[in-house]
Amino acid sequence: MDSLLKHMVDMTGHRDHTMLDVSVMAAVQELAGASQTRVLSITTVRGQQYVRSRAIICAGGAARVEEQPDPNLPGEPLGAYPELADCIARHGTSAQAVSGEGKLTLWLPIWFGDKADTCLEIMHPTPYSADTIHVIGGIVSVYRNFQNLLDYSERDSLTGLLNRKTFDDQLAKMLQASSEAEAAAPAPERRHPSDLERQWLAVVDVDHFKLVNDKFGHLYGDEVLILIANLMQSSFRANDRVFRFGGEEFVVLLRSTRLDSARNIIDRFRTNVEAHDFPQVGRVTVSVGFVSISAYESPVITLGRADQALYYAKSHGRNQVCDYEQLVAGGLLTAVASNDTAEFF
Ligand SMILES: Nc1nc2c(ncn2[C@@H]2O[C@H](COP(=O)(O)OP(=O)(O)OP(=O)(O)O)[C@@H](O)[C@H]2O)c(=O)[nH]1
Repeated sequence: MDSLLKHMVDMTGHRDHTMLDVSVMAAVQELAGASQTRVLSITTVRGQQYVRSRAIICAGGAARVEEQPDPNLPGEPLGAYPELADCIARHGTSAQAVSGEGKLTLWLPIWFGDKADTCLEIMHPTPYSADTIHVIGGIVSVYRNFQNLLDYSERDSLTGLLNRKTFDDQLAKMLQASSEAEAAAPAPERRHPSDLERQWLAVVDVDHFKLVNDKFGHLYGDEVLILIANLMQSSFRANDRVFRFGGEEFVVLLRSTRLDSARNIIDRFRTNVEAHDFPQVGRVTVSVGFVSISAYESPVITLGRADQALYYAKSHGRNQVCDYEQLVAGGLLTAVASNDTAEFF
Protein backbone atom coordinates (compact mmCIF):
# COMPACT_ATOMS: atom_id res chain seq x y z
CA MET A 1 0.00 0.00 0.00
CA ASP A 2 2.94 2.34 0.77
CA SER A 3 4.16 1.83 -2.74
CA LEU A 4 0.71 2.62 -4.19
CA LEU A 5 0.51 5.85 -2.16
CA LYS A 6 4.03 6.85 -3.16
CA HIS A 7 3.09 6.43 -6.83
CA MET A 8 -0.17 8.36 -6.39
CA VAL A 9 1.72 11.28 -4.79
CA ASP A 10 4.25 11.21 -7.62
CA MET A 11 1.58 11.04 -10.37
CA THR A 12 -0.49 13.90 -9.02
CA GLY A 13 2.57 16.12 -8.45
CA HIS A 14 3.09 16.69 -12.20
CA ARG A 15 1.85 19.65 -14.21
CA ASP A 16 3.05 18.30 -17.53
CA HIS A 17 1.53 15.56 -19.72
CA THR A 18 4.86 13.89 -20.52
CA MET A 19 5.88 13.63 -16.88
CA LEU A 20 2.42 12.35 -15.99
CA ASP A 21 2.70 9.64 -18.71
CA VAL A 22 6.08 8.54 -17.39
CA SER A 23 4.92 8.52 -13.79
CA VAL A 24 1.76 6.49 -14.54
CA MET A 25 3.73 4.01 -16.61
CA ALA A 26 6.28 3.53 -13.83
CA ALA A 27 3.45 3.01 -11.31
CA VAL A 28 1.69 0.39 -13.45
CA GLN A 29 4.94 -1.32 -14.34
CA GLU A 30 5.91 -1.76 -10.68
CA LEU A 31 2.52 -2.45 -9.13
CA ALA A 32 1.47 -4.91 -11.85
CA GLY A 33 4.93 -6.51 -12.17
CA ALA A 34 4.65 -6.03 -15.94
CA SER A 35 7.32 -7.04 -18.42
CA GLN A 36 6.67 -3.90 -20.49
CA THR A 37 4.30 -0.93 -20.28
CA ARG A 38 3.67 1.71 -22.94
CA VAL A 39 1.56 4.84 -23.23
CA LEU A 40 0.02 4.92 -26.71
CA SER A 41 -1.47 7.87 -28.59
CA ILE A 42 -4.46 7.17 -30.80
CA THR A 43 -4.89 9.78 -33.53
CA THR A 44 -7.26 10.19 -36.44
CA VAL A 45 -5.78 11.46 -39.70
CA ARG A 46 -8.14 11.85 -42.64
CA GLY A 47 -10.61 9.38 -41.18
CA GLN A 48 -7.98 6.71 -40.41
CA GLN A 49 -6.97 5.85 -36.84
CA TYR A 50 -3.32 5.37 -35.95
CA VAL A 51 -1.42 4.16 -32.88
CA ARG A 52 1.91 5.65 -31.79
CA SER A 53 3.99 4.88 -28.72
CA ARG A 54 4.59 8.00 -26.55
CA ALA A 55 6.55 6.42 -23.73
CA ILE A 56 7.82 2.98 -22.76
CA ILE A 57 9.29 1.15 -19.78
CA CYS A 58 10.64 -2.42 -19.79
CA ALA A 59 11.29 -4.62 -16.75
CA GLY A 60 14.56 -3.58 -15.12
CA GLY A 61 14.92 -0.54 -17.39
CA ALA A 62 14.24 3.16 -17.05
CA ALA A 63 11.12 4.83 -18.46
CA ARG A 64 11.74 6.78 -21.64
CA VAL A 65 9.78 9.07 -23.93
CA GLU A 66 9.59 7.76 -27.51
CA GLU A 67 10.24 10.14 -30.39
CA GLN A 68 8.38 9.46 -33.61
CA PRO A 69 11.00 7.99 -36.02
CA ASP A 70 9.33 9.55 -39.06
CA PRO A 71 7.39 12.73 -38.19
CA ASN A 72 5.50 12.44 -41.50
CA LEU A 73 3.84 9.23 -40.35
CA PRO A 74 1.12 9.35 -37.68
CA GLY A 75 2.08 5.84 -36.45
CA GLU A 76 0.90 2.30 -37.14
CA PRO A 77 -2.67 1.78 -38.38
CA LEU A 78 -5.01 0.90 -35.50
CA GLY A 79 -5.94 -2.22 -37.53
CA ALA A 80 -2.50 -3.64 -36.61
CA TYR A 81 -3.97 -4.04 -33.09
CA PRO A 82 -7.27 -5.86 -33.85
CA GLU A 83 -8.33 -6.40 -30.20
CA LEU A 84 -7.71 -2.72 -29.39
CA ALA A 85 -9.44 -1.58 -32.62
CA ASP A 86 -12.51 -3.63 -31.67
CA CYS A 87 -12.44 -2.21 -28.10
CA ILE A 88 -12.25 1.39 -29.41
CA ALA A 89 -15.08 0.74 -31.88
CA ARG A 90 -17.39 -0.47 -29.09
CA HIS A 91 -16.20 2.24 -26.62
CA GLY A 92 -14.89 -0.53 -24.35
CA THR A 93 -12.72 0.05 -21.29
CA SER A 94 -10.27 -2.83 -21.83
CA ALA A 95 -9.06 -5.32 -24.39
CA GLN A 96 -6.63 -8.17 -24.13
CA ALA A 97 -4.77 -10.65 -26.25
CA VAL A 98 -3.13 -13.83 -24.98
CA SER A 99 -0.38 -15.27 -27.15
CA GLY A 100 0.19 -18.99 -27.83
CA GLU A 101 2.71 -19.06 -24.93
CA GLY A 102 0.12 -17.53 -22.58
CA LYS A 103 1.67 -14.03 -22.59
CA LEU A 104 -0.86 -11.30 -21.89
CA THR A 105 -1.18 -7.90 -23.55
CA LEU A 106 -3.73 -5.66 -21.86
CA TRP A 107 -4.95 -2.39 -23.39
CA LEU A 108 -6.77 0.23 -21.32
CA PRO A 109 -8.04 3.17 -23.42
CA ILE A 110 -8.50 6.43 -21.49
CA TRP A 111 -11.90 7.80 -22.47
CA PHE A 112 -12.89 11.50 -22.32
CA GLY A 113 -16.50 11.59 -23.43
CA ASP A 114 -16.60 9.70 -26.73
CA LYS A 115 -12.90 10.11 -27.49
CA ALA A 116 -9.95 7.95 -26.44
CA ASP A 117 -6.68 9.46 -27.62
CA THR A 118 -4.51 7.78 -25.00
CA CYS A 119 -4.22 4.09 -24.13
CA LEU A 120 -2.09 2.18 -21.63
CA GLU A 121 -0.62 -1.06 -22.94
CA ILE A 122 0.62 -3.56 -20.35
CA MET A 123 2.46 -6.79 -21.12
CA HIS A 124 2.80 -9.63 -18.64
CA PRO A 125 4.10 -13.20 -18.93
CA THR A 126 0.74 -14.60 -17.67
CA PRO A 127 -2.86 -13.32 -17.30
CA TYR A 128 -3.54 -11.10 -14.25
CA SER A 129 -5.61 -11.87 -11.17
CA ALA A 130 -8.83 -9.91 -10.56
CA ASP A 131 -7.08 -8.02 -7.68
CA THR A 132 -4.28 -6.78 -9.90
CA ILE A 133 -6.74 -5.69 -12.60
CA HIS A 134 -8.61 -3.80 -9.87
CA VAL A 135 -5.44 -1.91 -8.80
CA ILE A 136 -4.54 -1.09 -12.42
CA GLY A 137 -8.12 0.11 -13.01
CA GLY A 138 -7.78 2.49 -10.02
CA ILE A 139 -4.53 3.94 -11.38
CA VAL A 140 -6.13 4.42 -14.80
CA SER A 141 -9.04 6.33 -13.20
CA VAL A 142 -6.66 8.68 -11.37
CA TYR A 143 -4.68 9.10 -14.62
CA ARG A 144 -7.84 9.98 -16.55
CA ASN A 145 -9.01 12.53 -13.96
CA PHE A 146 -5.62 14.13 -13.76
CA GLN A 147 -5.17 14.29 -17.53
CA ASN A 148 -8.58 15.93 -17.66
CA LEU A 149 -7.45 18.59 -15.17
CA LEU A 150 -4.25 19.25 -17.10
CA ASP A 151 -6.22 19.50 -20.36
CA TYR A 152 -8.65 21.93 -18.80
CA SER A 153 -5.85 24.34 -17.89
CA GLU A 154 -4.02 23.97 -21.23
CA ARG A 155 -6.87 24.09 -23.72
CA ASP A 156 -9.02 26.80 -25.21
CA SER A 157 -12.58 26.15 -24.08
CA LEU A 158 -14.24 26.99 -27.43
CA THR A 159 -12.07 24.99 -29.86
CA GLY A 160 -10.21 22.51 -27.63
CA LEU A 161 -6.91 23.67 -29.17
CA LEU A 162 -3.89 24.43 -26.97
CA ASN A 163 -4.11 27.89 -25.41
CA ARG A 164 -1.65 30.79 -25.39
CA LYS A 165 -0.36 29.80 -21.94
CA THR A 166 1.16 26.57 -23.29
CA PHE A 167 2.80 28.23 -26.31
CA ASP A 168 6.12 29.21 -24.67
CA ASP A 169 6.69 25.67 -23.40
CA GLN A 170 5.90 24.08 -26.75
CA LEU A 171 8.04 26.61 -28.61
CA ALA A 172 10.94 25.92 -26.22
CA LYS A 173 10.64 22.20 -27.06
CA MET A 174 10.70 22.98 -30.79
CA LEU A 175 13.64 25.36 -30.32
CA GLN A 176 15.55 22.64 -28.54
CA ALA A 177 14.88 20.25 -31.43
CA SER A 178 15.90 23.00 -33.85
CA SER A 179 19.18 23.76 -32.06
CA GLU A 180 20.02 20.03 -31.91
CA ALA A 181 19.37 19.75 -35.65
CA GLU A 182 21.50 22.85 -36.34
CA ALA A 183 24.34 21.55 -34.19
CA ALA A 184 24.20 18.17 -35.96
CA ALA A 185 24.17 19.69 -39.46
CA PRO A 186 27.47 20.03 -41.33
CA ALA A 187 28.83 23.61 -41.29
CA PRO A 188 27.72 24.73 -44.79
CA GLU A 189 24.15 23.65 -44.07
CA ARG A 190 23.91 25.94 -41.05
CA ARG A 191 23.20 28.81 -43.42
CA HIS A 192 19.66 27.43 -43.78
CA PRO A 193 19.49 26.45 -47.45
CA SER A 194 15.95 25.70 -48.57
CA ASP A 195 16.59 21.94 -48.55
CA LEU A 196 17.39 21.92 -44.83
CA GLU A 197 14.72 20.62 -42.47
CA ARG A 198 13.63 23.34 -40.06
CA GLN A 199 10.83 24.07 -37.61
CA TRP A 200 8.25 26.67 -38.61
CA LEU A 201 5.80 29.01 -36.97
CA ALA A 202 2.65 30.10 -38.80
CA VAL A 203 0.11 32.71 -37.69
CA VAL A 204 -3.37 32.14 -39.13
CA ASP A 205 -6.10 34.79 -39.12
CA VAL A 206 -9.66 34.42 -40.43
CA ASP A 207 -10.43 36.95 -43.17
CA HIS A 208 -13.18 39.49 -42.57
CA PHE A 209 -14.34 37.59 -39.52
CA LYS A 210 -16.07 40.67 -38.14
CA LEU A 211 -18.42 40.47 -41.14
CA VAL A 212 -19.32 36.85 -40.24
CA ASN A 213 -20.28 37.95 -36.72
CA ASP A 214 -22.10 41.03 -37.95
CA LYS A 215 -24.07 39.19 -40.64
CA PHE A 216 -24.80 35.83 -38.96
CA GLY A 217 -24.30 36.49 -35.24
CA HIS A 218 -21.72 35.34 -32.69
CA LEU A 219 -23.05 31.76 -32.47
CA TYR A 220 -22.33 31.17 -36.15
CA GLY A 221 -19.02 33.02 -35.69
CA ASP A 222 -18.12 30.60 -32.91
CA GLU A 223 -19.08 27.64 -35.07
CA VAL A 224 -16.77 28.89 -37.83
CA LEU A 225 -13.91 29.05 -35.31
CA ILE A 226 -14.62 25.48 -34.13
CA LEU A 227 -14.75 24.17 -37.71
CA ILE A 228 -11.51 25.97 -38.60
CA ALA A 229 -9.87 24.45 -35.51
CA ASN A 230 -11.03 21.00 -36.71
CA LEU A 231 -9.64 21.67 -40.19
CA MET A 232 -6.34 22.67 -38.60
CA GLN A 233 -6.16 19.45 -36.62
CA SER A 234 -6.87 17.35 -39.69
CA SER A 235 -4.56 19.35 -42.01
CA PHE A 236 -1.44 19.32 -39.82
CA ARG A 237 0.50 16.32 -38.54
CA ALA A 238 0.26 14.74 -35.10
CA ASN A 239 3.72 16.12 -34.23
CA ASP A 240 2.74 19.69 -35.10
CA ARG A 241 1.14 21.91 -32.48
CA VAL A 242 -1.94 24.05 -33.06
CA PHE A 243 -2.96 26.91 -30.73
CA ARG A 244 -5.75 29.40 -30.51
CA PHE A 245 -4.26 32.64 -29.33
CA GLY A 246 -7.66 34.22 -28.80
CA GLY A 247 -10.21 35.84 -31.10
CA GLU A 248 -9.82 34.61 -34.67
CA GLU A 249 -6.05 34.21 -34.47
CA PHE A 250 -4.40 30.78 -34.47
CA VAL A 251 -0.75 29.74 -34.33
CA VAL A 252 0.82 26.54 -35.68
CA LEU A 253 4.25 25.09 -34.86
CA LEU A 254 5.38 22.78 -37.66
CA ARG A 255 8.06 20.22 -36.92
CA SER A 256 11.09 19.38 -39.07
CA THR A 257 10.25 20.01 -42.64
CA ARG A 258 11.80 21.76 -45.64
CA LEU A 259 10.66 25.16 -46.85
CA ASP A 260 8.71 23.75 -49.83
CA SER A 261 6.91 21.19 -47.69
CA ALA A 262 6.11 23.77 -45.01
CA ARG A 263 4.60 26.06 -47.64
CA ASN A 264 2.65 23.16 -49.21
CA ILE A 265 1.32 21.91 -45.85
CA ILE A 266 0.19 25.40 -44.83
CA ASP A 267 -1.31 26.06 -48.25
CA ARG A 268 -3.16 22.73 -48.15
CA PHE A 269 -4.80 23.90 -44.92
CA ARG A 270 -5.66 27.27 -46.53
CA THR A 271 -7.31 25.52 -49.49
CA ASN A 272 -9.12 23.10 -47.14
CA VAL A 273 -10.71 26.13 -45.46
CA GLU A 274 -11.52 27.78 -48.79
CA ALA A 275 -13.19 24.58 -50.04
CA HIS A 276 -15.19 23.99 -46.86
CA ASP A 277 -18.89 24.74 -46.88
CA PHE A 278 -19.52 26.46 -43.52
CA PRO A 279 -23.16 25.91 -42.46
CA GLN A 280 -25.23 29.03 -43.17
CA VAL A 281 -22.10 31.18 -43.57
CA GLY A 282 -20.86 29.51 -46.78
CA ARG A 283 -17.33 30.44 -47.80
CA VAL A 284 -14.65 31.55 -45.33
CA THR A 285 -10.96 32.15 -46.06
CA VAL A 286 -7.82 32.56 -43.98
CA SER A 287 -4.56 34.47 -44.39
CA VAL A 288 -1.30 33.05 -43.08
CA GLY A 289 2.19 34.40 -42.37
CA PHE A 290 5.00 31.97 -41.59
CA VAL A 291 8.66 32.00 -40.66
CA SER A 292 11.32 29.48 -39.66
CA ILE A 293 12.11 29.06 -35.98
CA SER A 294 15.66 29.46 -34.78
CA ALA A 295 17.08 28.71 -31.36
CA TYR A 296 18.88 32.05 -31.59
CA GLU A 297 15.75 34.20 -31.82
CA SER A 298 13.37 35.17 -29.04
CA PRO A 299 9.71 34.06 -29.32
CA VAL A 300 8.62 37.70 -29.55
CA ILE A 301 10.82 38.30 -32.58
CA THR A 302 9.69 35.05 -34.26
CA LEU A 303 6.01 35.83 -33.68
CA GLY A 304 6.57 39.42 -34.83
CA ARG A 305 8.05 38.19 -38.14
CA ALA A 306 5.18 35.78 -38.79
CA ASP A 307 2.77 38.64 -37.95
CA GLN A 308 4.53 40.92 -40.44
CA ALA A 309 4.11 38.28 -43.16
CA LEU A 310 0.44 37.83 -42.11
CA TYR A 311 -0.27 41.54 -42.39
CA TYR A 312 1.39 41.55 -45.80
CA ALA A 313 -1.01 38.75 -46.84
CA LYS A 314 -3.95 40.71 -45.40
CA SER A 315 -3.03 43.90 -47.19
CA HIS A 316 -2.37 42.15 -50.53
CA GLY A 317 -5.65 40.40 -51.16
CA ARG A 318 -6.05 37.95 -48.21
CA ASN A 319 -6.68 34.18 -48.67
CA GLN A 320 -2.97 33.54 -49.17
CA VAL A 321 0.13 32.21 -47.41
CA CYS A 322 3.17 34.51 -47.13
CA ASP A 323 6.71 33.51 -46.21
CA TYR A 324 8.51 36.18 -44.13
CA GLU A 325 11.99 35.30 -45.44
CA GLN A 326 10.85 35.38 -49.06
CA LEU A 327 9.19 38.77 -48.55
CA VAL A 328 12.36 40.17 -46.94
CA ALA A 329 14.58 38.69 -49.68
CA GLY A 330 12.30 40.27 -52.30
CA GLY A 331 12.53 43.67 -50.60
CA LEU A 332 8.79 43.61 -49.82
CA LEU A 333 9.29 43.66 -46.04
CA THR A 334 11.90 45.20 -43.79
CA ALA A 335 13.67 42.64 -41.61
CA VAL A 336 13.05 42.80 -37.88
CA ALA A 337 16.32 43.18 -35.93
CA SER A 338 17.29 39.80 -34.52
CA ASN A 339 17.95 40.58 -30.90
CA ASP A 340 15.80 40.67 -27.81
CA THR A 341 15.93 44.43 -27.44
CA ALA A 342 14.48 45.17 -30.88
CA GLU A 343 11.34 47.25 -30.65
CA PHE A 344 8.74 45.65 -32.81
CA PHE A 345 5.34 46.36 -31.32
N1 LIG B 1 -17.84 34.75 -32.66
C1 LIG B 1 -16.68 35.13 -32.12
N2 LIG B 1 -16.12 36.28 -32.54
C2 LIG B 1 -14.94 36.67 -32.01
C3 LIG B 1 -14.31 35.91 -31.01
N3 LIG B 1 -13.16 36.55 -30.66
C4 LIG B 1 -13.09 37.66 -31.44
N4 LIG B 1 -14.15 37.75 -32.25
C5 LIG B 1 -14.47 38.79 -33.25
O1 LIG B 1 -13.54 38.72 -34.32
C6 LIG B 1 -13.60 39.95 -35.05
C7 LIG B 1 -12.21 40.30 -35.53
O2 LIG B 1 -12.33 41.37 -36.41
P1 LIG B 1 -11.12 42.22 -36.96
O3 LIG B 1 -9.90 42.07 -36.10
O4 LIG B 1 -11.62 43.60 -37.21
O5 LIG B 1 -10.70 41.55 -38.31
P2 LIG B 1 -11.51 40.88 -39.50
O6 LIG B 1 -12.91 41.35 -39.61
O7 LIG B 1 -11.32 39.40 -39.37
O8 LIG B 1 -10.73 41.42 -40.75
P3 LIG B 1 -9.30 41.03 -41.31
O9 LIG B 1 -8.57 40.29 -40.22
O10 LIG B 1 -8.67 42.32 -41.64
O11 LIG B 1 -9.54 40.18 -42.51
C8 LIG B 1 -14.20 40.99 -34.09
O12 LIG B 1 -15.47 41.32 -34.55
C9 LIG B 1 -14.30 40.21 -32.76
O13 LIG B 1 -15.45 40.59 -32.02
C10 LIG B 1 -14.96 34.70 -30.56
O14 LIG B 1 -14.49 33.96 -29.70
N5 LIG B 1 -16.14 34.36 -31.14
